[in-house]
Amino acid sequence: MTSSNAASSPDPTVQPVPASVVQQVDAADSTLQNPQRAVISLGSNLGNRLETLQGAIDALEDTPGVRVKAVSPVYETEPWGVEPGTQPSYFNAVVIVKTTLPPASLLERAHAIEEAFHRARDTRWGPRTIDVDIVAYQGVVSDDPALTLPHPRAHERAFVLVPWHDVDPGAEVAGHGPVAGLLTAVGAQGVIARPDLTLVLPD
Ligand SMILES: Nc1ncnc2c1ncn2[C@@H]1O[C@H](COP(=O)(O)OP(=O)(O)OP(=O)(O)O)[C@@H](O)[C@H]1O
Ligand SMILES: Nc1nc2c(c(=O)[nH]1)N=C(CO)CN2
Repeated sequence: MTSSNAASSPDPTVQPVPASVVQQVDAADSTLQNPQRAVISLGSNLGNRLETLQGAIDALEDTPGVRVKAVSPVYETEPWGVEPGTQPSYFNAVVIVKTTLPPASLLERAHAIEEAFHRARDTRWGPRTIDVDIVAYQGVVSDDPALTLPHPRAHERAFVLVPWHDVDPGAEVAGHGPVAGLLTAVGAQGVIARPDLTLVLPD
């Protein structure tokens, strides 16, 4: 797209397109042609945790403009950020997607999936049927509170780093360094592999 100038146009109904709009449209066009790689963390500690994680993966795959490329093993994890013994354990996993959706639309879809699984939002870090967090979106760095990228606490959460490292051992958290090194620093206590349980990459 190029900006047009009403003064030089023979048609007086043609309005000039502001440069900022041209930039946004160009950025959207380029994303449409180049799917971006995003890392999504899934967690569940209420209800049928495995079924819900698989349901969220299937819902991501059913999203126009999203393709699930990799699904990590399942881990049973101690609830992070709350008093020990106050919540059921979580099942956690990480998926890699390729997407033509911009970050804000991917977050909207994440929230829609949480709603579809009746996730309650009453308490910070409260128990939930499903949590869908955007851990990283390509190399985007943003401090927008509505969508902070990379996720502001991913680098200190073993329940994110362990499955992320499984699906992408060379991954880096922008501003924090390689996932492998972060994992060494944080440790994997409270993150137990569940090889008896598997999540399926949709066809
Ligand atoms: N990278 C991100 N992924 C998901 N939500 C984000 C992100 N950055 C900011 N948010 C915002 O955080 C808000 C709260 O998200 P949510 O309820 O999932 O938090 P939480 O899972 O309880 O805690 P945490 O953010 O520590 O994982 C969301 O409404 C969303 O706008
Ligand atoms: N083990 C574990 N703990 C958590 C999790 C989670 O997914 N797994 N999610 C939280 C809020 O996002 C808070 N604490």
